[in-house]
Formats: sequence, structure tokens, C-alpha cells
Amino acid sequence: MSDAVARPKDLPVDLTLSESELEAHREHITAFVRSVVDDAGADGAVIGLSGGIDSTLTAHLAVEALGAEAVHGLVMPSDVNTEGNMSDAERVAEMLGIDYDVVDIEPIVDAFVDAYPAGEDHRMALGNVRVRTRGVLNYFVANAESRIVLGTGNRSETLTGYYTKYGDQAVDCNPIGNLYKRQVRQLADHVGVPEDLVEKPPSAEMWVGQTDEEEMGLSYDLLDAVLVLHVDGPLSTAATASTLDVDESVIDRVDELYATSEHKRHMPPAPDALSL
Ligand SMILES: Nc1ncnc2c1ncn2[C@@H]1O[C@H](COP(=O)(O)OP(=O)(O)OC[C@H]2O[C@@H]([n+]3cccc(C(=O)O)c3)[C@H](O)[C@@H]2O)[C@@H](O)[C@H]1O
Ligand SMILES: Nc1ncnc2c1ncn2[C@@H]1O[C@H](COP(=O)(O)OP(=O)(O)OP(=O)(O)O)[C@@H](O)[C@H]1O
Ligand SMILES: [Mg+2]
Repeated sequence: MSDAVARPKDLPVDLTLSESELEAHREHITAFVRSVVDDAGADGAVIGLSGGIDSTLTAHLAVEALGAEAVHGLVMPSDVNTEGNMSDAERVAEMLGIDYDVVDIEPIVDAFVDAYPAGEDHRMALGNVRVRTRGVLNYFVANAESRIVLGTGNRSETLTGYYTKYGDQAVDCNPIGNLYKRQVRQLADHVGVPEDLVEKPPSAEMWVGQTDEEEMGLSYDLLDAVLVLHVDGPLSTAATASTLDVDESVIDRVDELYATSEHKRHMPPAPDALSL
């Protein structure tokens, strides 16, 4: 694990949900998924399966909500995904008993690079193309099979903008969108997701070796604590830093992620109507 990741021990903020609270979230989320599908008049849902905890938990709850026959999984490997994650994604589909397809996205990504060769060496731009390509495939299936696209965004990602605009956030709903990352792990454990998947380090897998915590520079547990106390909560920068026993620069970093991602949490703006 990199030294650049701020990871204090024994954080004094406890996000742990009780068993009855976890059960309440489970029922609330499954009811939500059912109502989104019903209100849309859709026949079911489609979800991208990455082998990560967000998609694993969301797929699990979708099957509880809709039944396995109503959920279609897409496993979409690229050249930068590990085989372990892709086989975990297939394992999840098989465990849940859902239909799934494996679609290699690299030829599609290659077509984008052929169309715009100057982008090839831009790691982030190319990673975002991989993410957006999966979004296009999700909607291809959703349109053709009358399904809604299930997103897997959680509150920690939403508040930091840690997703690709019109990529993995291009979805019809985010069932786990109100849970901080730590609570995602807890709920996954509660509903019976295997421990190795619950404990796996989160990765966007947009390039080889990427991990969320290294890129953001702080652990999810610390990030979640700052979000709860300061971004969602009432504490000042100084009070949050003092409560968590971290440097104020950590809080500033989270504030910066929150502020610079504001545009991702809104519909694209247009000028005010001009009355002539
Ligand atoms: N102020 C502003 N107002 C309106 N639009 C603004 C803007 N600033 C940038 N933009 C637009 O947004 C674009 C940048 O946003 P975007 O394309 O999303 O790209 P960006 O935010 O630069 O990168 C995506 C971030 O999300 C992470 N990610 C992506 C996908 C999945 C996961 C995961 O956890 O699985 C994580 C990824 O590692 C990276 O840190 C700019 O090119 C511009 O078009
Ligand atoms: N190779 C892939 N195949 C299919 N879907 C993918 C793939 N990579 C990413 N996705 C989709 O994009 C979503 C966002 O990725 P993200 O990494 O945030 O979540 P995750 O992989 O489920 O969990 P973790 O944060 O633990 O890695 C995934 O939940 C999944 O729906
Ligand atoms: Mg992932």
C-alpha cells in the first residue's frame, strides 16, 4: 500500500450500521429498484459486473428485488482489467443465477483511438473512453430488451466526483447511492457477499494498477469520515481535522474534490432564458 495514502488508524467516527438498520436499507433499496423498473414499464434491469463490491452488491439487491430472470449482467473486460476481477465478475453472475454476456471492449476502444490517435497516450482520457464504452453497451442492451440501466454509484463517489461524466454515471438510477463506501462493504457482508469480494481494494481499473485510494490520496474510511463530519455534516475544517487527528490539508483535499466535481452533479447548464 502506498505511503501517499492518508490512512490514520482508529478513526473516531463510527459509520457502522446495526443489523436492523442494515435490514432496513436492504428493504428500502430493493423496494426502490422494483419501483424504478415498474414506473418505467420495463421488463427488468441490466448491470455492468466488474468483480468490485459496488456492482456485486447492486446486482445482489437487484436479484432480491426483481428475481434472477429479470437481471442481465454484462462483464466487459478491456486490456487493463485483471483476469482475477473478470473471473470474479463471472463468479458473481453465476452465484446469483443471472444471464450474462462477456463483451471484450478493447476492439471498440481501438476504434476510438483510430478515430483520434492523439488521445492514445492520454491515460485518463483513454480510461474514460473505456468507461463510456461500457455505458453505451449498457444502453444498447437496455433499449433492445426493455430494461433499465442500474448504476452502482455510492455517496462517497458522488460527493467526490469519482466517476466518469456520462460514463459509469450514465445510468437510470443508483440503488446504493445513499451509502458511504464503508456502509457498502457492510451491507454486502450482511447480504452474504463472499468475504474476498467485500475486502478487495476498490479499483476503477481504467489503467493497469489503478486503485481508488492511491489516486485520491486517502483511504475510503478517512474519506467517509470527512464527508460525514464536514461535507454532509456541520463541522468546520479545523474541527474536522482535530476530531480525526489529521492535517487540515486532508480536509482541503476533500473540499477540492467536492467543489471541482460540482458540475457532475447537475444537468448541463444553459444560459438563462433571454426575454427580447
Ligand atoms: N467546471 C466544469 N463545468 C462543466 N464541465 C466541466 C467542468 N470541469 C470539467 N468539465 C467537463 O468534465 C470533463 C472531466 O470529467 P470526466 O470526463 O469525468 O473526467 P475526470 O473527472 O477528469 O476523471 C474521471 C475521474 O473519475 C475516476 N473514475 C472514473 C470512472 C470510474 C471510477 C470508479 O471508481 O470506478 C472512477 C477516475 O479515476 C478519475 O479520477 C472535462 O473534460 C469537461 O468536459
Ligand atoms: N470490466 C467491467 N465490466 C463490466 N462493468 C464494469 C467493468 N468495470 C467497471 N464496470 C462498471 O462500472 C462501475 C463502476 O466501477 P467501480 O470501480 O466504481 O465499482 P466496482 O468495481 O463495482 O467496485 P469497486 O469500487 O470496489 O471497484 C462498476 O460497478 C460496474 O457496473
Ligand atoms: Mg471497480
